[in-house]
Amino acid sequence: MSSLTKLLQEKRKNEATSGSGASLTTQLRNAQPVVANMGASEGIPEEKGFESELEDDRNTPDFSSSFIASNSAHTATFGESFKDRDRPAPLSVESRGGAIAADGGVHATAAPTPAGVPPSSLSVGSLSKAKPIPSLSSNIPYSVPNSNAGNGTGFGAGPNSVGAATNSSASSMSSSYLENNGFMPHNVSAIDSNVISSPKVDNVEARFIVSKQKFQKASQNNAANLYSGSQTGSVPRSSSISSQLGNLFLNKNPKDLTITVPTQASQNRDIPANSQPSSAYGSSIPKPMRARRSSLYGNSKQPSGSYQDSFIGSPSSLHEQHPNQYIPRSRHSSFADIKRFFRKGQAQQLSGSPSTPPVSAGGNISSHTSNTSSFEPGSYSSTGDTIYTNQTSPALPFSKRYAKTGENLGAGAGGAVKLYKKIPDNKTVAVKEFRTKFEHELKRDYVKKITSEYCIGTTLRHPNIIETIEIVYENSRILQVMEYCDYDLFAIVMSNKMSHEEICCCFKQILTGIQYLHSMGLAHRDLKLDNCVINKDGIVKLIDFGAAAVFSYPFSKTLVESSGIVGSDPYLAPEVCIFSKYDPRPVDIWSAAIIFACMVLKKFPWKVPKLKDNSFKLFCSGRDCDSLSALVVRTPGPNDFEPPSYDNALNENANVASPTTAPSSNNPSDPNNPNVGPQRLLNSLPEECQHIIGRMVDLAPACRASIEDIMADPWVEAIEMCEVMDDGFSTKIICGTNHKHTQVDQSEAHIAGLEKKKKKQNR
Ligand SMILES: Nc1ncnc2c1ncn2[C@@H]1O[C@H](COP(=O)(O)OP(=O)(O)OP(=O)(O)O)[C@@H](O)[C@H]1O
Repeated sequence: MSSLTKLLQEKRKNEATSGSGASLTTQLRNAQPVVANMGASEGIPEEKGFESELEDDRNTPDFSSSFIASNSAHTATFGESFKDRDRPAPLSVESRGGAIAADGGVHATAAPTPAGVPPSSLSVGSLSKAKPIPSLSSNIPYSVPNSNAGNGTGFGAGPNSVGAATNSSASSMSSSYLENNGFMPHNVSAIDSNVISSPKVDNVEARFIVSKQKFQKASQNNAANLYSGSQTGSVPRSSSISSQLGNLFLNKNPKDLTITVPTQASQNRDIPANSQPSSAYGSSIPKPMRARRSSLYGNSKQPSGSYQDSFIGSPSSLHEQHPNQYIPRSRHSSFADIKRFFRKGQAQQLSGSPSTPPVSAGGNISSHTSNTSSFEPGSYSSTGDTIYTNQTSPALPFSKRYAKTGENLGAGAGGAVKLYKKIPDNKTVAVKEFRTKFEHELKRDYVKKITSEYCIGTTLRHPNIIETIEIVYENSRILQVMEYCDYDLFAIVMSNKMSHEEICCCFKQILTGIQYLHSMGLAHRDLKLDNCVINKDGIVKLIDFGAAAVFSYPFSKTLVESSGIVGSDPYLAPEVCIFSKYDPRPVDIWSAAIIFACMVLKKFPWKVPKLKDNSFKLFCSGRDCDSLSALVVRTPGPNDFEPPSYDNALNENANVASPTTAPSSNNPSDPNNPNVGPQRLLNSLPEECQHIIGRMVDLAPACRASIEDIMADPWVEAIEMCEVMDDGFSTKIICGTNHKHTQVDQSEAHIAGLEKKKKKQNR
C-alpha cells in the first residue's frame, strides 16, 4: 500500500497535469503539510506509510503509569500552565497555524489563522508551512439535530444521515462534491480569505446623506428604548454579559463597576405548576427505562416568557469591537457564539422542540435566563461581588459565607478547585478560582473562557451536569461555587475496583449528560475522565465547560462549526488535529468512547490521534486506504451501520481479549490481524459493546454515531444506570441493581490527592 505522502504526491501530480481547477486534491495538498510535517517533525521518514511501523509497536501507553506521571490528558486550550505536570509531546499545531506557547501549551485562540492575518504569536516560518485546512463540513454534508428539515436527525443516522442532507448550502455543496466523485465542481474554488472590503465610493448622492442631528436624535431614541426595558429584549452593549464580565474581571478598581445579578424573580427557580411537559422530547430521544416510568423527563419544565422575550435581536450588540475593526472570525466566533446562544436564551425549550431538556435534580429549570431580567440594567448586587447566584439575596460577601477547608481538589488550565464549607450549614462545596489573565492572552480570549463557564454553569440544569451555585467576584478573584462531588471518575478508575456493570453505568451517565448538552446545541469539547466527577450516590457529573462551544442556535438549521485544537491529547478526535473547522458533536462522541476504553483497559489506547503515535497509526492501518485525511473525510456508505456478526474466531472465546496477545498474523494488511485497524482497540473490549464503540471511534466524523444512535444501541439501552428521579416535590436516587459504586479514601478521591501521593512515593 502506498504511503500517505506518496499518495498525496501522486494526487498533486495528477492535479497539475489535469489542470481541473480546485478539487479535493486542493484539500489534500492543504492537508499535506500537516501530515508531512507530523512525520518529518517527529522523525518518521516521509516514505513510510502508516503501516510500516507495525513491528515497532508495542507501546500502547500505559494508562495507570502514564497518567500520574504525565496526566497527558491536559486541556489544550488557552495559555495553560503545565508547570507541575509533564505534558507529552505537544501537538504539531504549527501545521495548522496554531500557536505554541512557551510552555508547550497550545493556544487554541491562535489555531485557526485567517489568511493574511497571522497572530503575533505565530512565527512566519510556521505560517508559511501552515495553510489551515478548510472546514471539515465543506467536505462533509451535515444536518443539525432537531431541525425541521425532514432530512434526518443526525450526522450519521443511516439513510437519513448526512448524505441525504439537502437544505443547507454546505450540504448542497457537499452533495455536488459527491456527485463529482469526490472532486469539487469546476466552478467552485476554495475560499482563502473571508475579509471582504467595501468598494470605494467617491461621492454619495444627497438623498443618502443623513444629517448629524438626525443621526444623534435617532441614537438617543434607540438608547432610551433600550434602557426603558423595551420588549425587544435588546441589551445595550454596555450591559452585555461579556462586556460586564470583561470589564469586571479586568478592571483595576472592581468596586467602581456596575455588576448585575439576577433579580429576585429571576432567581426563583420554581416552575409554575401548569408547566407543560415536552411531548416532543419524549418522542424523539430514546429514554432510559426508568425515566419512562417516572416524571424526570415527562415533567420537563418550560421556562416562562416567550421566545420573543428572550431573543435579543440586535446583532450589532453581540460584537464588542468597532464595526470596522477586523476580528478574525475563527477566533472571535466561539466567543460571540456563546454570547448569542445565551442571549437567545431558552428558545429551544420554549419551542417545545425535541431538545427540551429534562429537569435537574433540583427539579427546575432556572428561569433566570429565560428573559432578560437577569441582565437588566439597574438590578445590582447589594454587595457588589456576586455575579450570579441561585441563592436568595446573598447579603454577605463571599468570604463571610464560605470558609476554606484547605483541601485542594485539582488544578488545571482554567484555575484551581478547592474545598469550602458553607458557613451557615457546613455544607461542602467545590470552589473554582479562575486563573488570572496571562499577559500574552487577549482579553477577549480570557473573558470567553470565563463567560463560557459562567453561561453554562448558570443555565444548564441536568443531573449529569455539575450545578453552579454562584459565581462571585471578590478582591480581583473570580470564584465559581459548585456542588461538591466526592470523587473524580479518574480516581475511581485508578482504584482498579470498578466492576464492568459500574463502568457501563458511568458510561451511560456520561452519554446522558452529552445527550442533554447536544440537545441544547452545545458541545463540551474537553470530555475526559478528569472532567467527570461522581458523588457518593454514584451520580456522574460533567465539569469544566471552559472549552464548550455552541454548534446550533434555536430554530436554526445551520451548523456552527468549532475551530482550534481544543481538548486533551489522548481524548482528541483525529479531525480536530487535521481541520481548522469541524463539527464539535462527533468530537464529544469520540472522547466518550476513549473514556469508556480507558475505564475498561485502564490505559489510553494512544497518546495522541496522530500518525506519529504508533498505536494510533496501527489503529488507522489495515483499512482500504492509508491516507488519514481521506479516511477522515469519508462519508457513510449503504452498509456502514450494519452491526457486525460476531462469528469471528478471534472473538468467540474471549470476552475481553488483550490487545497484546500474540497476533495470528503480523501482516498489516491482513484484516484478521488483531493488532491493526479498529479491531486493535475493539477486540480488547467486551463483545457486546464493540459495535457501538466501533462506530464512536469511526475516523470519519460523518460516519461516527450520533448521540441518538448511541442511546438507541441495544447494549447502551440495556445498561442499568443510576439516576436521579424528580417528581417535582422531591428527588431520589434510583440505583442500578447490578452494581455498587466504588468509593475510595478521600485522600485519593481527587487528582490533587493522587498527585500528592505520587510525589510522596517518588521521594
Ligand atoms: N464540583 C467538583 N467537585 C469535586 N471536584 C471537582 C469539582 N470541580 C472540579 N473538581 C476537581 O478539580 C479538578 C480541576 O477542575 P476543572 O477541570 O474544572 O479545572 P480546569 O482548570 O479547567 O482543568 P483542565 O482545563 O485542565 O481540565 C477536576 O479534575 C476535579 O478533580
